[in-house]
Amino acid sequence: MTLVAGIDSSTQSCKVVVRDAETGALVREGRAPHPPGTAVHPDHWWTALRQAVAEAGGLDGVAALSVGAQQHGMVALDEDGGVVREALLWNDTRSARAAEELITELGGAQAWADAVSSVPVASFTVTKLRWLAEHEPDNARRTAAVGLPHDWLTWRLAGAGEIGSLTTDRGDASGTGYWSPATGTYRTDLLKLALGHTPLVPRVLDPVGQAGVVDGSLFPGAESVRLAPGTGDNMAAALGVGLRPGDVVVSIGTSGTVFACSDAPSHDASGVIAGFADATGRYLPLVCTLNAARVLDAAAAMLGVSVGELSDLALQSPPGADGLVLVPYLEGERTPNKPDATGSVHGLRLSNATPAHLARAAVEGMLCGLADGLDAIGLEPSRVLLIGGGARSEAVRRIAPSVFGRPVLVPEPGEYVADGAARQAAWLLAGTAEPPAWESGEPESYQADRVPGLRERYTEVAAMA
Ligand SMILES: Nc1ncnc2c1ncn2[C@@H]1O[C@H](COP(=O)(O)OP(=O)(O)O)[C@@H](O)[C@H]1O
Ligand SMILES: O=C(CO)[C@@H](O)[C@H](O)COP(=O)(O)O
Repeated sequence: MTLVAGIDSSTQSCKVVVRDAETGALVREGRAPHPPGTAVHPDHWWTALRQAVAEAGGLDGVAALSVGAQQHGMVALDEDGGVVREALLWNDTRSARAAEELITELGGAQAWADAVSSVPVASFTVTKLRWLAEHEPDNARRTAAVGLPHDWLTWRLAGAGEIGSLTTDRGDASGTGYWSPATGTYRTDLLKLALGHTPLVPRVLDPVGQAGVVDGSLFPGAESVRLAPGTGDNMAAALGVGLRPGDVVVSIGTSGTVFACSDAPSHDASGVIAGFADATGRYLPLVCTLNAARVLDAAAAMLGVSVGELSDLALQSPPGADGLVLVPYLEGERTPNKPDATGSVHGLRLSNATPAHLARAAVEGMLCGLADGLDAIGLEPSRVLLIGGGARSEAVRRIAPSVFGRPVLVPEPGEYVADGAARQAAWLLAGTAEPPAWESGEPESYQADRVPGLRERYTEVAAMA
């Protein structure tokens, strides 16, 4: 049996799956946590990756490997390949002002949407580079190369050679703010506009290009493991879940994302839709919120219960939580672009001041933000697929259709980012025009009546944040 490994180095943890390259059957898996915070030294990802691979029984028998990882994080390297400072992650909002400056300097939001298919907010790498130039000029000057989490991990796996050997893929490159999905080229003028000079950037591989070979000294027993290009975690999830035209995926991880596939690049000057590329040569219009699964974690912590108990509580409350509304902007927000906003609870009365109502309001508030994303994507979807850690919550699965106003399909709980990376690795081995078709189980269908007035109440209250 030929094996492939897929890695998901996401915000909260690193997950590894080892699968049969031909059928996609799961053979073994592992995981390891990442430290909290919105600025993390990349060495922590490397440590977690090695731990997770060890927990998955190493790379024995693995013929190809691919890394999917959280998008956008700024990994600044000096000319010897040393890490210049902690990476600023996608959910670090310190570069919000830098984003505004850059938009003005290029001539407005439409100019960015035309240039790179997205209007930058604090999440985008380009804004983090501007922040670096303004706040840490010495570090900015030392920055000889800039990459993303998956680029850096892939480079480390290949033995961390010269910085000139860094590679990336079109999916992750499209989240930088200095690579155009429409032309497939870097906009070095925008890099220079942000940082003041033009650092080296990773070579963008084709969807089935090879990034190198895993350094044999890293994992005893692993021989000639080919490295696929890797990609951003959302692009990997699209591959993992088998995204089809007409599908919309709602992913509830640390971030909440709503995305679809498209044959043409998008150029949304409102900034709501990020016009990403995908990992197959197509496009992946995507809406992202900063507040998703961790809203559930926070609500559970406030109520002194586990996330499982939070789910039970939420399902005890009537739909709409008798008018209690929780706006979940716990980390500021990206969509809508309110980096300094905070969360809030509205409509509190004696009659709804119960743990069950608060639990329901947390689930509904988080889902309302994603429902806005679904509307913005502007498709009449044939299927809405719910994935990510938050989709393991029964309350989320049962309440989502009542907020979205449409049925929701929940694939078997799994690590779809790591699975998508594994599928990309299998694609590299197969060398076919399309990724290999892997068997997948039937998703479970959830239906519920739309809750009257819920979205309207949420919209009114969220506008005040
Ligand atoms: N049964 C569950 N109910 C609610 N939340 C859950 C459940 N299982 C996992 N989660 C949440 O999912 C999140 C992790 O999801 P994941 O998709 O792995 O995130 P990321 O990829 O961003 O690291 C955590 O915040 C965790 O609390
Ligand atoms: O910023 C985005 C997408 O634009 C996020 O989706 C990150 O890619 C982080 O993903 P998770 O860790 O939440 O999966």
